[in-house]
Amino acid sequence: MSMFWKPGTEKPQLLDDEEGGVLFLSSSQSSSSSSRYGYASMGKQRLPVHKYRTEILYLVETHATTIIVGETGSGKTTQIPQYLKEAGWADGGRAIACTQPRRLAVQAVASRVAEEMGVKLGDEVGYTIRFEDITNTSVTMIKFLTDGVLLREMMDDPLLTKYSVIMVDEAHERSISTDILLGLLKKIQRRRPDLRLIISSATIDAKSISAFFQPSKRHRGLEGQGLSPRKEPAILSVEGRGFDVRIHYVEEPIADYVRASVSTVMLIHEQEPPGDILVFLTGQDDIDAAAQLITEEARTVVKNSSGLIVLPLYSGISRAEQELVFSPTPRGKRKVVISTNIAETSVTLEGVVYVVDSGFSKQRFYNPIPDIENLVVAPISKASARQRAGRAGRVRPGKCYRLYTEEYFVNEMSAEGIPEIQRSILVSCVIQLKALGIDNILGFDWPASPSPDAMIRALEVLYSLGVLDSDAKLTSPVGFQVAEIPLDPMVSKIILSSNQLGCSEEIITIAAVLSVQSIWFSSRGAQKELDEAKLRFAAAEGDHVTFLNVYKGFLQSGKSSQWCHKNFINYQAMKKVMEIREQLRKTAKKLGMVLKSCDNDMEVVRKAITTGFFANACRLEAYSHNGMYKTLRGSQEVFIHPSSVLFRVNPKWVLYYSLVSTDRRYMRNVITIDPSWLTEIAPHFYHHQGPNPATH
Ligand SMILES: Nc1ncnc2c1ncn2[C@@H]1O[C@H](COP(=O)(O)OP(=O)(O)OP(=O)(O)O)[C@@H](O)[C@H]1O
Repeated sequence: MSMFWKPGTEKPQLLDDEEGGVLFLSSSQSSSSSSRYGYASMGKQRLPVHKYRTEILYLVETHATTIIVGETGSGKTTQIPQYLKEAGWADGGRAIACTQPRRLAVQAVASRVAEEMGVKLGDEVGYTIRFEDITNTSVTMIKFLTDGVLLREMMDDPLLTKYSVIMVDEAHERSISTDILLGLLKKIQRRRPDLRLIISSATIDAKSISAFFQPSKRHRGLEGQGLSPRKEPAILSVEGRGFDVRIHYVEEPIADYVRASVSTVMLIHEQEPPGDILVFLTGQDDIDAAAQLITEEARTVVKNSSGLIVLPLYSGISRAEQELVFSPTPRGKRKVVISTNIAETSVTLEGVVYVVDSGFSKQRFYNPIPDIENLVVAPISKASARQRAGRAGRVRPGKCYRLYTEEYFVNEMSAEGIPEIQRSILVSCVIQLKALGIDNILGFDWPASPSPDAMIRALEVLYSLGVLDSDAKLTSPVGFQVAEIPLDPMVSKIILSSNQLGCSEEIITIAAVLSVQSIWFSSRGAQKELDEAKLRFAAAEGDHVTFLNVYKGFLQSGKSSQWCHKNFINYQAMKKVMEIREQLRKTAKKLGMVLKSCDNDMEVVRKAITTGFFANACRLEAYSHNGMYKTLRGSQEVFIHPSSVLFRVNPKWVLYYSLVSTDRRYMRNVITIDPSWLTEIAPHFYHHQGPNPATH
């Protein structure tokens, strides 16, 4: 594929500037002593944020909320928590929290800050993500965590009393958890005048966040009394950035962004000086495809192919693969990291000089009326594009190749993405708020209001699960217990039911497997071998029971990595399953469950699954020759996904775990059921709300 590149219109980047051009023209900072890459990582004092240290500390001291906007790489995430600690905000047993929307960023920045401070990760500096807590309550002063984990902490400590300052970083991402957190923190502030909030990002609309945190008339008037800070939020712009990032656009729109990104990587490899390449694609499929094409091209076309190390980066990869991405590039080699948007914010990959931005990411879109959530490949926003470009230029000057035209960037790309809360299923969000005592969810002070239809849908689902009562309050004990388990409420519900049905060991294993991306090792070109390996474990009852067979085999092999390799099973994913399983067993015991195995009685296992997923029941269409099912609720046409062991088997009655839409709506992770279970387990749902399976 031949592509023509055009440098962006050169002009210094201002904070609100949405033009193309050289991003962030600066600065005297690009001359420094030598390092592995010929440029040293900037000393802490040389980061743009350093000049603002006193001002930041003053604003935090005197304002309840401080909004800090500073270019990518200016030092917000790694430096501000350290300034706060040095200024005494972590004295007296208190801690400073810094939230991130993504687990990868939490781990990466915590490691970096611990390294800068010369402390062991997990002591003064630690992190917590779901199922992984690397902190020590008595000594951790700076804690990085996902915004979702901070919400969970509120269930035990609603006013978050152990934190003196909470920094909500990368707030522009507007994940569901960030939005809930912002609403709740605003409430907490009224009860805790000593708490300080920092909202930070490179690409946030500071004015609208500031408007959200303006005190209402009712709560004004307390300022200046005693030690109360000012309630009006302060806004600080951190000017300047590390190194130049030169932006290039394609001259003409391109048709195939995977092939175009491969050509761009090869072009950089042939023509540009040393430096790693970070490519942003959308998901595992196109990342694997691009990795394969780059490896092939490097072998056949480029003479110095031995210099390329191609590494994928998406949420399902193993810890070992993740470590390779962050480890230094061997001398004489060039790493090509091909990533989803998990590396879009906060992350510094030290060797990266070149960024290739496809202009797309996978995004959720939920439509509450047919109740369908689609994961679709959609254009990114300008804010994302700027974050992606900002992954270059962190330790030396860089270049960003955008696989879209400058005209498109300037005139058509939206400034910011749609907040996740306005395009997702809200079941987990509703139960969390309920567990925190927020009863009037529609009246909650949202930074962006979710759709009432999606809310109602979520309330209906929770009511049908027996988690909420007819007054929309959490039921006792089921509702409170479901809220306590850090999983999707439907999965939490099946764990609870397994207690009565005597199959909790099996259901906890299934829940752990459903929490990892995939336990199968998918490798391009080896689909046939993978399918054959699956057949060795395939159970006629479906995927969940197949997972149990894999788990049993793994234990019998002595948890062997060779066994996994031979059977196309992802060893790292299985290790994660073991870890999650242990965590879930602890939670279950805390809830008073007695863990029991049903010894191969797969009927009770399927019944337990039905107690959470009865709403996902489907029936094979009577005269369907192409495997078409219809959902009992809503009569949607759905098909069994080719990755399921029931693909082409097409049993009459099934339940699915999730739906994905591509050319068709596919059910993933499917089990067979007996339709009489539906009226037995969920009579309220099938007698009053939906079609009665008995009449089919
Ligand atoms: N792991 C690392 N290795 C080398 N340098 C790093 C690392 N992490 C951070 N840095 C240096 O510190 C700088 C500031 O990083 P930091 O994450 O604090 O910036 P930021 O303003 O929060 O950026 P962003 O908005 O992109 O998250 C980087 O540009 C880089 O120079």
